[in-house]
Amino acid sequence: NNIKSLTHFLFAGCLLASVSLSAQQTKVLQHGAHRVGKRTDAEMATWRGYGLGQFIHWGVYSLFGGELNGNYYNGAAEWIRSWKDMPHGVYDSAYKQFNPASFNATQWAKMAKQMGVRYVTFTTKHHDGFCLWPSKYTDYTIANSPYKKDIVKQVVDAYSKEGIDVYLYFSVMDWHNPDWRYDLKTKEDSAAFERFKLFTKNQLTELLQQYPQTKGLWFDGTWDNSWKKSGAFTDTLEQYLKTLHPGLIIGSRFRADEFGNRHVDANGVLMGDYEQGWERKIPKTYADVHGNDWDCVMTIPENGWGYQKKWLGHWKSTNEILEMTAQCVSLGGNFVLNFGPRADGTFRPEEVTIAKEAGDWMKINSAAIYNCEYTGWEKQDWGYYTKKTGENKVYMIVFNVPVSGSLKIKPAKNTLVDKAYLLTAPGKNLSLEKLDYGASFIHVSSTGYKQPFVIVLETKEGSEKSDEQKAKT
Ligand SMILES: C[C@@H]1O/C(=N\OC(=O)Nc2ccccc2)[C@@H](O)[C@H](O)[C@@H]1O
Repeated sequence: NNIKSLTHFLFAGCLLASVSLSAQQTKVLQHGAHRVGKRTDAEMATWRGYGLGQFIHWGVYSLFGGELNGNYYNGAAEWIRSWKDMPHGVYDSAYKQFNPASFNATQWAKMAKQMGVRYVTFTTKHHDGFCLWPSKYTDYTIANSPYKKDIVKQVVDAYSKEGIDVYLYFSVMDWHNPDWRYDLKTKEDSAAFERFKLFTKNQLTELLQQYPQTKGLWFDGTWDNSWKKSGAFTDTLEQYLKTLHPGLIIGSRFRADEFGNRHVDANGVLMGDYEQGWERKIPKTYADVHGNDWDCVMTIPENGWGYQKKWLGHWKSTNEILEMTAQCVSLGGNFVLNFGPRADGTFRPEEVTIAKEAGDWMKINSAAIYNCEYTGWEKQDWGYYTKKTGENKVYMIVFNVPVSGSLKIKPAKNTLVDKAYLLTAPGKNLSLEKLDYGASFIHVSSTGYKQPFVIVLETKEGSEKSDEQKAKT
């Protein structure tokens, strides 16, 4: 009997150990992700299909354009208040000069419409704390500038009127608010940060109540310890905002779990409706996106989001922007291009040109961008595949035609290509030369291309018959 009970005891112990071990992998979290995998509602399906978006960074920092007394700040222009050469008093009184005489939200929205963007993310308040809407919770707002009028409202109304969905950028970190803290080290820090958290909740409430057309909030400035130590608060606040505004879309830069993890919780599950870490970088492979929704936000120059008088280094051509857009959509994400208007409300000529040229291309080729997704087909050197959601159409967005003029395609398993044609010449089928292993060549001219072009592949279920199978039939 003793041996029998010892055996039972040992067996029970091993069982318990194995259960607790597996529990290590999936910690029970109070404030981690509340959903595994993508959202499946209509609002998120619309977001997933945008393809191309616009970011706009505009505020007091635009007055400086990265320059002070003839010296240029070597960081991002919207961070110029943090420059050692910038006296905080100089920056914090500059709003008294903010009076964008040429600002015309309708012109902005029409330029965006012509460019073919489907959503815009607009800075309501950046790290400097200046509010482009007349917030009731601080005096540091547009209402107390010479301009006085509500800029957020004009942008929301004008873009919504053009059929472009509006998302509001909001920086949690607020250098102007005396209760902001980078970390919570003392009781005084915690008392101040409690006031700051209420201030943040109040400002977000007024943004959603005053601009109900808003589809989502794009959070930033949430990387400091003070916020990382407020995981429970961020969870409660996110749930509150989504109750206040059902369907609201919030990315992974907002929350922290109870261990201070951001973007993904202690179990590696994304906290937020999409991954917001792709800033000025694009995933290399589909594996890098871990099955999440995501967007990439990108500057035209190498860095810098607010207006910069001098663009240092390389800035992207329209074809580079189009390639990044195709690359993002081909991996299941959206591409969001940033514009940094001058303090007077006008755009740099380079930005106007890119909007125009990209728009001209989108006018002809947007079928390969809007409502498209990852195909799972083996990537080829000539460019990127996208697939129309819910249809048997695959698009080849061709950037690099080889000297042979032979574009190789290798459809996913169990998929056959019925016919291929240029998006701009649907009536003229291109010849498909069958190769082995289910691959084919599409032969096109090897010269004369000035911009990317799109080939449509109409597909159907089925698999290539092997030669012997063909011989049998
Ligand atoms: C869109 C940009 O967002 C920012 N910062 O982004 C990040 O911190 N990005 C980041 C940080 C760590 C990992 C991945 C992305 C801001 O500071 C900047 O002024 C601009 O508004």
